[in-house]
Amino acid sequence: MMDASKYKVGYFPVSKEYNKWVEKDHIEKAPIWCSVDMRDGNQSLVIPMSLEEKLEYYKVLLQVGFKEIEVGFPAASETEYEFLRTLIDNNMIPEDVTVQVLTQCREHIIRKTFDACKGAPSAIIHFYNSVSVAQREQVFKKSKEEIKKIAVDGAKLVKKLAAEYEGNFRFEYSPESFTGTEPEYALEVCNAVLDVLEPSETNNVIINLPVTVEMSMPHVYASQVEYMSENLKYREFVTLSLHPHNDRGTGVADTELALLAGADRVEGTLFGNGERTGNVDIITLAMNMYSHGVDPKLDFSDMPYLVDEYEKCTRMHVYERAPYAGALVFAAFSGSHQDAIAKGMKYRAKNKLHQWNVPYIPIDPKDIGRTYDADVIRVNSQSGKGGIGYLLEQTYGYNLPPKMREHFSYLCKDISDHEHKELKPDEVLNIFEENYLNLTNGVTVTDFEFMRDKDNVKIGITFAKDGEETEMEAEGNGSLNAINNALRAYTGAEYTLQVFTQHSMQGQGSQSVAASYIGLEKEDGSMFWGAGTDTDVVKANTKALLSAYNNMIKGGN
Ligand SMILES: CC(=O)SCCNC(=O)CCNC(=O)[C@H](O)C(C)(C)COP(=O)(O)OP(=O)(O)OC[C@H]1O[C@@H](n2cnc3c(N)ncnc32)[C@H](O)[C@@H]1OP(=O)(O)O
Ligand SMILES: CC(C)C(=O)C(=O)O
Repeated sequence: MMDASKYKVGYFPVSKEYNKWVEKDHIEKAPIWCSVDMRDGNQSLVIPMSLEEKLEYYKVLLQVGFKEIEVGFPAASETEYEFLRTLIDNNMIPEDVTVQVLTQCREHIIRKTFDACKGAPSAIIHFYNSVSVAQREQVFKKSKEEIKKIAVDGAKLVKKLAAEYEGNFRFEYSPESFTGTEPEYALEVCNAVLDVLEPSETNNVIINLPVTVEMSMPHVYASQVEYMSENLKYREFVTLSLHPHNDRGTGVADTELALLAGADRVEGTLFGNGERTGNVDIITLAMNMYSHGVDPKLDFSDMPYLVDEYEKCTRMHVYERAPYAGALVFAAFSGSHQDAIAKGMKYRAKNKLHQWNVPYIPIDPKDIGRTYDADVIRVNSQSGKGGIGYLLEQTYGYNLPPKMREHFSYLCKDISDHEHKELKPDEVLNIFEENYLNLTNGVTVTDFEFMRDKDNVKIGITFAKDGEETEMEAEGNGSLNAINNALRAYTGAEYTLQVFTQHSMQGQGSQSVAASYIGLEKEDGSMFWGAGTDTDVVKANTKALLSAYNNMIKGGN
């Protein structure tokens, strides 16, 4: 049995005056991004990345456009240490990029970190200690003063070593487990650290407020961040950074609200990899801004490539429904969604719209390297005529009349339902071809000739069935009418030619091909459909008519 009494609120809301962020309704500019894929992401992997994998992943992060990258925890392992040395010794840190490393506030670990970073053209030394109630009581078993001293001593040592070691260093401090800490105490520790580091115009210090474990709803964190932003000393020389995790599934919301609350910088990972439920997903954050017209200053124009690289290097899998990046996030299987999307896409093309507002598709899939054909309209038993018809038209050029679309869509849905599978576009085409197009499984025409007589058309036509040919003559007010009259006379069938449409299909070789669609209605109201294609319009009509008739005599598709 679950027992909720085992749990209580373990976080510390700030006074209600710190809620000015509520008045803002969108993020106006991209924050400073810092990727922590290669540290927080890496430390949470079943098998942390090898040196080669880290090098490959580092290049991907540079391609995306990160200017700050936490590349590792050099004191953790030989691989982590060597990775730093490889970057520095081989001049692999571009001029506009700063690498960042993490260290505990323990002397030998800080020293090892500086050894790894020696000679770095630009590096952030990120030191942390946990300040939360739970960790003070259970892990460190120390008083508030003693915990503050760990941070202050850490700050003194990194400052000293930065002056002694060759290299260009900045500092970042994280009151780890900030979300389980009394905000007044977190502020006291951060200000004590800042007093040691003495931020200035030339010495900008990063204070990072981690949601080490997500404990509250996002608005509580936002107000805590606003409180810190307003009360931190040296604020103009401090970059206020966020580092949300996702335990309650609201890491993105935490970050967005905290940015409204005054934060300047975000640490996160691609696809939200990281401890437990992950770090905040930078792709979602950046693309959310993008979808509001804000340039995120990161390049996600080739998302499929990023997914491949990520899966290869981390051995993780991008969830099919991961925002923006998942395989299914632009896919619509369900009829009403497909119908609206198909109409929206047509409306967009017809009105030559620049602004994107297609129903159900929050951004243009093409912006991030996805396609409309393969990604958007997908066919299964939940699909409808709007979507299936659109797919057939967009992919293969067949624009069926509305009632025929409906008939065709039920055919596709039934097959998908009974075979219990998705139908790929080529399977949808096959169903169309096998059931409607140029059918010869019954009556065929082997020859015909027209003669014009004032308003009437006369036809001499040869029908064939089961190898037996029959010549007929008939007339009508047009060529199709004449052929139809000949067919009725030949077969004796009772029906009405109820629907006839036709269009040209471009792009099939050098000649334009005509596509015709015919619906025959029997007395009982049942409809039978056929389609015909030919470079000769009359032949296309004839094939459509015979296809519909052949469907009628076999009792339907
Ligand atoms: C929230 C985060 O993600 S923080 C980053 C976490 N990442 C990692 O830990 C990955 C890399 N870490 C490692 O490889 C190892 O932990 C190492 C090499 C850094 C240290 O390993 P070890 O020396 O074996 O120590 P371990 O990690 O178990 O630390 C435990 C000790 O460090 C203390 N400690 C832990 N964190 C800190 C800190 N930030 N500052 C000061 N002391 C700390 C603990 O209180 C404990 O002290 P004790 O020995 O008095 O009991
Ligand atoms: C070291 C800090 C920033 C951290 O990773 C966390 O608290 O999650």
